[in-house]
Amino acid sequence: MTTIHFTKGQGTGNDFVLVEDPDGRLDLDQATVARLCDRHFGVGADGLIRVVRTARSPEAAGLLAEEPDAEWFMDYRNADGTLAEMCGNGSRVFARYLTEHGLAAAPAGGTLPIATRAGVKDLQASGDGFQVDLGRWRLVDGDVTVAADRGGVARPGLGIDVGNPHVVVLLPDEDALHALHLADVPTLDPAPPAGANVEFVALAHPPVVDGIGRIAMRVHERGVGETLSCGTGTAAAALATRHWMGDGAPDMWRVDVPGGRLAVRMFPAEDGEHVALGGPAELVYEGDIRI
Ligand SMILES: N[C@@H](CCC[C@H](N)C(=O)O)C(=O)O
Repeated sequence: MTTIHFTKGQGTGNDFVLVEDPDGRLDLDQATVARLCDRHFGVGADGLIRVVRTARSPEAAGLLAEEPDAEWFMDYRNADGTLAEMCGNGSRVFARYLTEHGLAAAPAGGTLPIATRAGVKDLQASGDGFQVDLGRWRLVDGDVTVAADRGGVARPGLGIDVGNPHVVVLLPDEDALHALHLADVPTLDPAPPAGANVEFVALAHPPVVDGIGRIAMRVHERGVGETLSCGTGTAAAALATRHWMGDGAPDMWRVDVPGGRLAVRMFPAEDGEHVALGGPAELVYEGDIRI
C-alpha cells in the first residue's frame, strides 16, 4: 500500500482528483486511477489530473520545442482510468492548482501555457476563474446517429473535435432535455473509433440576447457517464448550434449545464478560428488516501 496526497477540485461541478507528481515518479495505472475516482471506494471524481513537469513526462516533453514556457503537463485520465486528450474544466482547475500552490505565477493580464495531450493551451485569469483557448476546432466528416434514453428516438448527431471527440445532438426544447434518461451510454452509429463525449442541447428562449447565443446542455462523458458539466463539451455544443443556426449566428455563447454556467467564444487567430471557454475553478479540499 502507498499513501497518495491529493487535492480535490471542481469547475461547474465537473470534479477532479489532482495528484502532484512534479518529477514523474508515480506509476498510476488504469485500475489505480479508477479506484481513486470511485465515489464509494476512493475519493470520487469525474477524472484524475496528474500534475507533472512537462520535461519529466516522456509523452509531453516534445511539446517544449513548440512552447518552452509550458512547464507543466496536465496528465488527464477519465474516471474509468482511460486517457483523454483534453479537459476544458480540468484545465481551469489545473491553472488554479498551479497558481495556488506557487508552481506558476498567476497570469494577471498574461497567459499561462499548459501542456496537454491535445497540445499547448493558453489560460488567462478571468472573473472568478480562468479562460482557456482550446485552439482550432473541426467538424468531423460523416453522419452519426445517436440513440439514448432507453428506447427513445434515435437522433442525428454532429461530430466536433475540439482536441477531444464530441457528438452533439439537438433536442426540440428544454423539457425534452430535462426528461432525458442518461444513465446508459448512448449508442453511436457508426461508432467513432476512439469513442466520443455526447452532448444534448436545447435552445433557451429567446435563443439570442444582446448578440449572445444561449443554450442548455447535458452530457454523457466518454469514460465517465453523465456529469454535471463538460467544458470541451460546451464548446462543441456552442459550435454545433452556431453551425445549425447558419449565417448571422453569434460567436459568443452562454451555456447552462446542470453544474452552472460557462462562456464560449469563437474568434479568428493566425492559424484559423479558435474556440475559448471561460468559467470558475475551485480547489475544495485535500487529503491523503492509502491505495
Ligand atoms: N470533462 C472534461 C472532458 C474530460 C475528457 C472526456 N471525458 C474525454 O474522454 O474526452 C471537460 O471539461 O472538457
